[in-house]
Amino acid sequence: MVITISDPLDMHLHLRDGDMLEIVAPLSSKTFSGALIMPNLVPPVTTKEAVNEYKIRIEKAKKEHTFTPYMTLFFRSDYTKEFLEEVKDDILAIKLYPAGITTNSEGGVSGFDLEELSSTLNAMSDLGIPLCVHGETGGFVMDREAEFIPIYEMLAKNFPNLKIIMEHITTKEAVAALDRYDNLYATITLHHLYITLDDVAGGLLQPHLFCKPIAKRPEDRTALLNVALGAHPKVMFGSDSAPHPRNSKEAPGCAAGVFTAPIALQALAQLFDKHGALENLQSFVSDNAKRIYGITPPSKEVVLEKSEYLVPEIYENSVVPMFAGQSLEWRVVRAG
Ligand SMILES: NC(=O)N[C@@H](CC(=O)O)C(=O)O
Ligand SMILES: [Zn+2]
Ligand SMILES: [Zn+2]
Repeated sequence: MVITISDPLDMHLHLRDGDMLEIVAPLSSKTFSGALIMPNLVPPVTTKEAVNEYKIRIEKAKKEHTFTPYMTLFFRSDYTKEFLEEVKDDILAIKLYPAGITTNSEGGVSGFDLEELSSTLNAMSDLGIPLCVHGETGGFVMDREAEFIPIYEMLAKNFPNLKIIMEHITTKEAVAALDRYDNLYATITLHHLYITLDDVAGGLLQPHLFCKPIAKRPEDRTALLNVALGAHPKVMFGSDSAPHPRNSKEAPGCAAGVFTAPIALQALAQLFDKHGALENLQSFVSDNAKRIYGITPPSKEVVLEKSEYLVPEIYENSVVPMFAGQSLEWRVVRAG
């Protein structure tokens, strides 16, 4: 059995910088047509110059493959409308992080005070710049996303013309919120469609499956599967592929992030096939994102075949992927 996916898009991707960028950029650019690049570098990407210089480094690192890096800025509540007008054409979205909630988010926002956020959010709304959000409170780790839903609702109500993307959703509560507000959208990762907390911590601890938000309960995963496999028009694939060097993962104080970029399409094909939903993969991994963001990525056809693919144990002796050393049922036979 063979399927062809046109213009696969990854709408939430960490490419990092320096040596790690050199390792991971070609792994995404080989099979994806484009990706939304997260701005949580050290220091975060907060200026027009930083966006454009980072974009040039990505263009170099992606090698010969056709691939569009859609850039983002790290949200700051003091961005002025003049600044946003200047930077608007260089970015596709702005990413908001609550301060300290995840990797490299220390410079994020420390409260959701409407007064404080409204001038930047109104300017984004006027200029048509979407807002991507890592939606977690500082509460108990399993409850952080569900507790954040009222903040999503407050934002959706107060800024009805602002497109708000709930990034890497993990709960049934977030899935339910999608249909209550026209301007709420979501990305879903590969790993949250596959795993629950049991896979992370139910047996021997699996550091390579540890990420923020933490994987939740079976009923949460079922809710995510329903909208992803069902091609819900407001959900997009966003891998949240978040590489960390092996020694930062296999360590006390394990860094949060699952590295999935090189195996994402193969594992998605396996999942959609298993659930008899292969015909909906195109919407989830490309068409919905094109429509929601209004983008036309470079054309790329990726042919996948149902035959065994052995996932590498490690890339460049540095970064360990999800399913390392295991077999997947689908492989990429051609991309270009
Ligand atoms: N998802 C993660 O666990 N980590 C991401 C940050 C993020 O997307 O929250 C990272 O940059 O490592
Ligand atoms: Zn995040
Ligand atoms: Zn992320």
